[in-house]
Amino acid sequence: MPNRTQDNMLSVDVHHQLNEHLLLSLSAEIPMQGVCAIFGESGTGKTTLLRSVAGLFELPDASIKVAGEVWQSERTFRPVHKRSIAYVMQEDNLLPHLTARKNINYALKRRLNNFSNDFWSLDSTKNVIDMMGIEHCLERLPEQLSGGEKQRVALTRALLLKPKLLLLDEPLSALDDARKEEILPYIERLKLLSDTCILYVTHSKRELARLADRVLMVDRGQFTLHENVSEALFPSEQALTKEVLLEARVKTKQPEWGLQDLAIGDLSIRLKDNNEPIGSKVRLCVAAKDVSLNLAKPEQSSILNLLPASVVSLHPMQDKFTVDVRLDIAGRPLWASISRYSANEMNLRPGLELWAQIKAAAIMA
Ligand SMILES: Nc1ncnc2c1ncn2[C@@H]1O[C@H](COP(=O)(O)OP(=O)(O)OP(=O)(O)O)[C@@H](O)[C@H]1O
Repeated sequence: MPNRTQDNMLSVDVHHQLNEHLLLSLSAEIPMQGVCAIFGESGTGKTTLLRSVAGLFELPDASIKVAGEVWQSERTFRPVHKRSIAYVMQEDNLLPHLTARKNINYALKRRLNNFSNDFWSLDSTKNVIDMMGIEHCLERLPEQLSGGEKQRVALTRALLLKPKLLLLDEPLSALDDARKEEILPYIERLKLLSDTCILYVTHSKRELARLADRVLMVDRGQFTLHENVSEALFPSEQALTKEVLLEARVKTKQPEWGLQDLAIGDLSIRLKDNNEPIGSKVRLCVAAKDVSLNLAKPEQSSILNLLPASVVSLHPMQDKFTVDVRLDIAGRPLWASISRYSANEMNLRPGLELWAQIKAAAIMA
């Protein structure tokens, strides 16, 4: 784990009654590496927090320190143009009368000397443009771009500023599901290949599961930092939807089948290839309803994703006909939801060793 000093932390201390309904309260030291998601219901203060960090809104009595620099304190308020940030919103990030290339150049011209010492060279500009896959549309006006392309141009521009903080406020929420799928890998790449710290506001568990290294969960203005994303998302065994997140690493690819093999510790699982690079970390979200159980290992070779498991506990459901089974696979939790009849037939009991089959379609990488 990297050394945590004031030089690589974002410290925020806020305790402010924003309006009659909302007390914003946050006191956290957030490591400035990777993606910190800000996750919670609508109207709970996520955007207000992001705007305050950006200097677009002054939260009274807040203290904000970024990598050792005081951006806000009792006596100081550093204006927005002197903060090393880039901000990407849901939509309308681009100047409508400029082409994508000119939008990027315009922002680069306006970058501040105190943003960063080592701005990227022209070569690196090309690298970022390639990485975000926008070369083909650089001469188009924003109105001639798809929603996904517009956001990729906005992300490119933001990234080229090489800010200390990249603030993304639900950057995918204006896109339909297909466009979201198209753009998520670019954000993953951005996270892998740049050392900028990203604050990422989202409502989506899926985006959170895919992108976040840590999460600020907010409930009616109360923010809590969680370093373990899986536990934050699925906090207790009592959760209504028995889902788990499994951390995995991409091992190998079978391009001829569009599949990839992922390692979960010593175990292996085969899934649809979403173009994550070999070696990268992904999270798999597995719901109890998508796990079935077998006492013996089925011989059919067509069955994918059979993992050795042991039963930890049985939880009869209210409908009386379903049992949720908590399993252990190589030290990790997994849930299976099966009929009480099957549980009875299989004589399921704590400690029993069996095989859990995860249906590939149920896995969100
Ligand atoms: N300056 C302000 N003064 C008083 N109330 C405000 C101010 N700014 C925002 N609010 C209110 O605070 C609440 C939180 O707003 P905010 O935009 O931060 O929520 P959010 O969690 O980002 O919501 P969403 O997910 O819907 O974007 C809203 O009810 C908003 O109307």
